[in-house]
Amino acid sequence: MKRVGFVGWRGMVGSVLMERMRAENDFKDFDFTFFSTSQAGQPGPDIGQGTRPVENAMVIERLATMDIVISCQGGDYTSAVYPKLRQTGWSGYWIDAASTLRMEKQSVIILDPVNRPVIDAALHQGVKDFIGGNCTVSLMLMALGGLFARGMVEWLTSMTYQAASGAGAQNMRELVAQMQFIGQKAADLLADPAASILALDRAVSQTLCDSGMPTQAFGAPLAACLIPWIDKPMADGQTREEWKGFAEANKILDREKKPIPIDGLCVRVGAMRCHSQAFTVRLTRDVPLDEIEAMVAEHNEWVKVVPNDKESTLRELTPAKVSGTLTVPVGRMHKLNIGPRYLTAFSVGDQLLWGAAEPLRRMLRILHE
Ligand SMILES: NC(=O)C1=CN([C@@H]2O[C@H](COP(=O)(O)OP(=O)(O)OC[C@H]3O[C@@H](n4cnc5c(N)ncnc54)[C@H](OP(=O)(O)O)[C@@H]3O)[C@@H](O)[C@H]2O)C=CC1
Ligand SMILES: N[C@@H](CC(=O)OP(=O)(O)O)C(=O)O
Repeated sequence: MKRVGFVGWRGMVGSVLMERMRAENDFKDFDFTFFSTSQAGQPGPDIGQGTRPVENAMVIERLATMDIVISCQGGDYTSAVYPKLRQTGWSGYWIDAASTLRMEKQSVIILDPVNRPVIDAALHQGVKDFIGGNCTVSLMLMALGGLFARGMVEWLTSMTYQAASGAGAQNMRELVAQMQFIGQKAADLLADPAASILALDRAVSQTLCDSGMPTQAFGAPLAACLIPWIDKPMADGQTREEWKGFAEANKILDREKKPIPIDGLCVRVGAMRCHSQAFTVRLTRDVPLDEIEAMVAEHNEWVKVVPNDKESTLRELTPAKVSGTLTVPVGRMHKLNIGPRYLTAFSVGDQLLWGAAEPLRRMLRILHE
């Protein structure tokens, strides 16, 4: 049995990964050791093999005894530990959710329903670093993988509506705290059916600027509002989240030598854990909409084409419906009146599942095959 060291299992992404591995019975096929930077010596989680004490995630010599290390601990941990581990001569597999190693030459970004041949070729060549992609990029490729696979995308823009979870657990808490604060401030006016709507609107607007509004994590109100900026600034006016669209998608698709132009704006909205995206695709040729829908639908078992009508959209194409599931619905598909080669579509996906945990657990399964 391969020995797997699991770091970051207590965090948000790690907990979702643990849930998925329990659900898929993954633990029985590997010999797991749980590591932590803060809980060494505490009893580890029960995965049906009896609990063992948690080990110290900073002890390189112990990590070096593993065949595989899987980390959801974050980029700082990867930067601190990965080079030291490799310097010992360790030649195990490193599977990571953090972005640190994604664009390195020796690593592959994993999203096997989209790039299984790339993963297989890399394994064959002896590649050892397999890194989960950015959540927005992975969800875009799960949604429109069929169009990329058929060479239908000349260029693409993605305008995103990203959930609080992408910014971390504290941010999810802050979003709910902001909602609560607004609800409390507006409670009296809301309870009075005779209160004027403008008074209610004024109360909410004032609350958004109130010094008591919790904004420590986001730096601005998100509830009843939005934030059109995610991550650090890059050159040419992009944010880093927007930069990843082109860089990571083309690496996943093995198109770095002949990249497909991909760009857009990334916006944080008040959803909890589902990222949504509105796409504009310049098609390489004019193909009827029903054929395009078929290409999208047949690409993988999780993508689901939603008919472009109000009832289906409200029922199937919302974070409320998708949250906690692996389904990636794609709807609102139609040709734009700009021209017959311009397609628009809207998609929703759980950013903690396909966007973070799921590609990692699937990579572990691939190593077990
Ligand atoms: N959030 C996201 O959407 C995505 C995140 N990622 C990557 O995954 C990394 C981890 O993200 P995320 O899971 O959100 O990070 P978290 O902050 O939830 O968890 C990271 C670590 O914090 C420590 N920790 C400290 N206090 C607690 C506590 N009370 N409960 C649980 N853990 C605690 C744990 O380490 P210890 O046991 O050592 O104390 C844990 O492994 C990110 O840095 C990023 O690189 C990738 C894709 C998406
Ligand atoms: N940046 C993403 C979440 C994330 O962690 O991305 P990455 O894995 O590329 O750092 C978001 O805010 O929604």
